[in-house]
Amino acid sequence: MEDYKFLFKVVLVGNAGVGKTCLVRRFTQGLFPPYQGATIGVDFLIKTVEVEGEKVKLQIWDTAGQERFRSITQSYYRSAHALILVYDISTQPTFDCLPDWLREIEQYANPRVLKVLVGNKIDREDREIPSHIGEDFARANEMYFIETSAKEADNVEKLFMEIAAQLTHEALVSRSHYNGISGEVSSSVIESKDGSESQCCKFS
Ligand SMILES: Nc1nc2c(ncn2[C@@H]2O[C@H](COP(=O)(O)OP(=O)(O)OP(=O)(O)O)[C@@H](O)[C@H]2O)c(=O)[nH]1
Repeated sequence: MEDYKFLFKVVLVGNAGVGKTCLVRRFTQGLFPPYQGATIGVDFLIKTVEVEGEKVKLQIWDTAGQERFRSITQSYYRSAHALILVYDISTQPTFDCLPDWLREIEQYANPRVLKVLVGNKIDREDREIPSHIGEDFARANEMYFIETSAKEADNVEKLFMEIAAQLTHEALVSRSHYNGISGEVSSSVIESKDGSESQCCKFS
């Protein structure tokens, strides 16, 4: 039997080219890959981390940003424990599309899914979206917010580790819903969260 306490599914979404694949590769493999073309459909990578002394397995799903794959990627939303919505801080249209992505999330994801807004490519000097605009958008939509650079490995570890910590915390708090046989946390853990709890704050 595999040695881990919790398994969490984390799904990345956002426009084509914002850096979803690079964020996942940076975190799981510690590298910034040469451009390998757009993601086709959905890919996943796994990384086991340690949180509060427990082994936590993150199954990270990297979806294709291109419109033509939308029907495939939608089917991955429902089982997600966390959704990472990525835009590129140097490309305004990727930010302007966020409301469309949120509508998709609302339609297909678990209502209690942990949502994180990520402004990627902060190493670039041609920034178009100031940090506070991203942060305001996240706050208004009850999401966590963090800015990253997959290229420079800035905040990437922090992004995934904060998600792992938050989900582990929720799972431990909701222990009665924990399925101890498979070691997997069912999505009911997310549903059972106290509805009054605010999901909105900055990873700091
Ligand atoms: N400067 C900079 N470029 C980045 C960063 N992250 C990704 N890129 C570049 O952005 C381009 C797209 O990156 P991908 O990771 O393939 O983007 P994606 O969101 O997975 O795209 P799709 O698979 O089409 O949805 C590549 O040329 C990357 O090298 C970053 O943090 N900084």
